[in-house]
Amino acid sequence: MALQCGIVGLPNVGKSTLFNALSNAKAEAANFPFCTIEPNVGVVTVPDHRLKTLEELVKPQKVLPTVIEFVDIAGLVKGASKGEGLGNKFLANIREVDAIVHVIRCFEDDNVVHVAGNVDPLFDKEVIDTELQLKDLESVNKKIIRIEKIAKSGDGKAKKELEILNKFKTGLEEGKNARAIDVEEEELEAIRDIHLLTIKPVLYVANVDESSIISGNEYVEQLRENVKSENAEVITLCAAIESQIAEFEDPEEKEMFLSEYGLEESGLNKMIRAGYELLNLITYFTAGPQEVRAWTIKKGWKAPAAAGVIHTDFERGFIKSEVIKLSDYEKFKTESACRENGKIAIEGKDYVVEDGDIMHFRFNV
Ligand SMILES: Nc1ncnc2c1ncn2[C@@H]1O[C@H](COP(=O)(O)OP(=O)(O)OP(=O)(O)O)[C@@H](O)[C@H]1O
Repeated sequence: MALQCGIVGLPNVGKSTLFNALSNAKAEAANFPFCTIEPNVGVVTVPDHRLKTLEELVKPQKVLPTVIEFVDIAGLVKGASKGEGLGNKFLANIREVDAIVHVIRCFEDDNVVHVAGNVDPLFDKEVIDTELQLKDLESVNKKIIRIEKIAKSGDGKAKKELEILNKFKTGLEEGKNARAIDVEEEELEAIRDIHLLTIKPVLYVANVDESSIISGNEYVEQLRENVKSENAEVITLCAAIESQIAEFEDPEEKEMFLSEYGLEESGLNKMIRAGYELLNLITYFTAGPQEVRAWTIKKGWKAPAAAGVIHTDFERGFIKSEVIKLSDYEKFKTESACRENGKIAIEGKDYVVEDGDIMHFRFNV
């Protein structure tokens, strides 16, 4: 399941610096170093302190963290929705990703030219939003033309769909992103087939100068205020510092460097984790003497689907699963002690897997 976060932003805001930092980051658990699949696509491990806990308890031969992919999507200029510059390619790339990481320049540096002449995060955001909204409006209008014909013939379902489409049309025309338009969950069905760009979940990365990493600055505040209606998260980091942090191989040296900036963890780690959450993903673990491994599933998945991530046979022949909560594992230290203390639950096909569950599947094919 290669879910992807696309990194977007205006030219010169720090996208490449961030992407390069990701590709240079010495992975926490060296088994899965970042690898660049294509020049602009990279796989990165998701930092998870629970793996360390399990490793210490289980002492496996290897530890395998879970991964997500980041794509550096360059090429947005004003007019992209009309195909200017690399516009069409840019939009096609965004359509393919599952979530968007929108990097916004919140640092001042006279040596780095700003496309609009001065640092203005809301302007930056608006340029990108507008291009994406225009493209979405095009998609909505196309569908409206199609559905109008059916609605005119008296089709009730089409009439309802038309109403919903018009809600999106109005919202987009008002300069709202589709994700900020107030509709009921079931109404989203009407636009599912047109894959709107501005409905994808988004994470804003405020790229600040090194003195503002902890305290933030007025630009970050403006941004936070502005994205409230979208219910989106804003992460503050300094891409220039992140690229230095990423170079450290020795964890102690890295920690020292971080503490000089008053940081507990790198901004990249925060960004990777936020990206993971943005994709609505959770992790369950398998733990045995050979390996401790993190597996990625979507929130709300039931045990058979979760088992299917390991192998399709597990899903096909699913019988039941044994589930240990991590807190119990930490308390009782071993699987057998958990068993003796009645802390292994036997769950069937309807069990909804929770983040952090330690699972063991029984299957028969
Ligand atoms: N937080 C920061 N503080 C100071 N300088 C920064 C910061 N982040 C990035 N820079 C600098 O800004 C410049 C532009 O960064 P970068 O090339 O990563 O932008 P970009 O968004 O990838 O641009 P493009 O889309 O044009 O490739 C670089 O010189 C980089 O070192």
